[in-house]
Amino acid sequence: MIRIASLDLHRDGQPILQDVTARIPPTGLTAIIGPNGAGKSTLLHCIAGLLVPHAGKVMIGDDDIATLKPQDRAHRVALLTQSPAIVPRLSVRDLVAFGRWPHHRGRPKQQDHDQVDEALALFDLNDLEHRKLDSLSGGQRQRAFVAMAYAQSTPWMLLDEPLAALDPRYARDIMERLHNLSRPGPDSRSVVIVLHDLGMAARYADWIVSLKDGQLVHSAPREQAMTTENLSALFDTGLAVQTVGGKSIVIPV
Ligand SMILES: Nc1ncnc2c1ncn2[C@@H]1O[C@H](COP(=O)(O)OP(=O)(O)OP(=O)(O)O)[C@@H](O)[C@H]1O
Repeated sequence: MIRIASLDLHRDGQPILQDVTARIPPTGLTAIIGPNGAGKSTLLHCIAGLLVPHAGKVMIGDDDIATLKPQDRAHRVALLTQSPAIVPRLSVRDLVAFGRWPHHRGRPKQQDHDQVDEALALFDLNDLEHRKLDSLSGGQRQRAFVAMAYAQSTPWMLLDEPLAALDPRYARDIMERLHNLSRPGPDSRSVVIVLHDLGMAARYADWIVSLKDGQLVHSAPREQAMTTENLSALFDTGLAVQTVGGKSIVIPV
């Protein structure tokens, strides 16, 4: 379980997060949703321990993330940021292998190579593994970064807008895979995703954390948080949640 308690964070004198208290269950897929500028990425960085709030704390299990050493954090959470820096001449395989660094610190073992193979296969990157990052499309590169986060083998995967450059097939594909990974089981991962695509959130999220103007609106099961009334109020525009073929969809109205 992640417990976020009374987080306050300001920048240039402006409040960015205000008294945010929420929890994220360990099992399943959590979507962080809200309007542009609501503080979603900031919250994700606080959860990962990369931004230190001015007040409040984030507990991962029994540990305050702020008290963990960087190498211990790297075994607990993998964070994929919105615009990760790229080294253009790096191959896809080498990028994914970076995810293993906290485990081998420069001396990869067979187990590390196996994990890279698994990540490449899981995110459909086998055909691209020797391609350089600067030769890939935005969507292909994005999949490689998600695979890198996966290869880090942490119990928590935190992903900021991983669908941004993906076409509908790959967006759905990645969400299916992340959703499957987050099902209970021996290799289960807890997945937390900042998502703008409300249709994907409605379809795949189990839990919703919603923010508006730096404040928490909901930290609740998807069915409770993603209603027509709640989403329309959150985004200040008409949005309807409907059921088609047994699945939830969100449409502008
Ligand atoms: N480095 C920074 N310096 C000053 N203000 C910042 C900085 N980074 C973010 N902000 C501000 O903090 C607020 C929250 O930004 P954040 O990126 O967390 O929002 P978000 O909900 O993820 O937005 P989006 O949906 O547009 O990605 C915004 O008003 C933004 O302008």
